[in-house]
Amino acid sequence: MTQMRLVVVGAGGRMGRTVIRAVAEAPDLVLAGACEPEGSEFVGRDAGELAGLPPTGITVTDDPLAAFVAADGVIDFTVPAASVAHAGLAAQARIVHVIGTTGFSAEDEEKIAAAARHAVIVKSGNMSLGVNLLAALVKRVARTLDEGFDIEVVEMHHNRKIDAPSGTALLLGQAAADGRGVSLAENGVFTRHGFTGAREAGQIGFATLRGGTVVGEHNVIFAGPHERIELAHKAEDRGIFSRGALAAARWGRGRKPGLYSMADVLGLGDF
Ligand SMILES: NC(=O)C1=CN([C@@H]2O[C@H](COP(=O)(O)OP(=O)(O)OC[C@H]3O[C@@H](n4cnc5c(N)ncnc54)[C@H](OP(=O)(O)O)[C@@H]3O)[C@@H](O)[C@H]2O)C=CC1
Ligand SMILES: O=C(O)C1=N[C@H](C(=O)O)C[C@H](O)C1
Repeated sequence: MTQMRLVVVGAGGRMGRTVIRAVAEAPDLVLAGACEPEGSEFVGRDAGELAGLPPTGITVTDDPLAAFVAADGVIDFTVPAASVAHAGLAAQARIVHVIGTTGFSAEDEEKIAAAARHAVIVKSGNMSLGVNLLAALVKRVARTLDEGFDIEVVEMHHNRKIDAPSGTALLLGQAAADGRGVSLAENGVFTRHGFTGAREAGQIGFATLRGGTVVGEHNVIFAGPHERIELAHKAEDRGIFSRGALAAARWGRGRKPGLYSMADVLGLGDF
């Protein structure tokens, strides 16, 4: 098969630069475009140089559609409004859209699902193998234990992160809710402050920590009578996310339109 041509949007971001380096290392992939928003200081710069590599000949542009029509896929770690707009453009260009962005509203999710009627979209709050395996384990444990075990999801990230709780925490909370056969919207508790009263059975709690340069740490705690089970993942390098995103792009090539997850890519559906 010919090399897969990929566009990286958010090319100047922490993840954008990591993805550009990962594409440069993959013989079956080629960087076909790089985008940043209008007015960004990175527009007009060489994408390779942005990522600390030799020049690639790909100049960062603020015209995503022009980049998408000349590509097979787009890797998107940006912000929710941008990813929603990119989903429409990727559907127009009929290319695979891999979305790693987090912090979407329910309305954003609906727009992405609508775009997926015409395009292959792979979307996940965490692209790493480890976290998706963890989610499968959390679902299994939640299915096994009853409400006598309180579920709490604790996450810590670097001090530049702008959304909370993390997409991964939500993914893990959803896995716990699915395992228990309940709705996360109805049972999730996202803030506690002041005189809260005792914890209600069945709640799925979230706690958010921010500081320093932490790449991403997640703990799912099942706290029961006189015993506690803790399942954890610690990300040590953003390369785990870019590797997953590239695997998703390869997997999506030639597939029928739809909204897919990393569990689909990794074959974890029946785990
Ligand atoms: N699913 C996963 O596995 C992972 C998800 N993430 C998520 O990815 C997202 C990005 O994270 P991170 O790289 O750390 O954040 P950064 O802030 O470092 O990067 C975001 C980039 O997106 C750019 N951007 C904003 N709007 C547009 C647009 N319209 N078109 C093109 N680019 C745009 C920003 O440009 P500017 O600064 O000029 O506005 C910036 O360069 C977050 O939502 C994060 O939670 C992160 C890691 C892993
Ligand atoms: O913003 C980040 O950095 C990360 N975001 C994702 C999330 O919200 O879970 C994934 C990873 O933990 C890093």
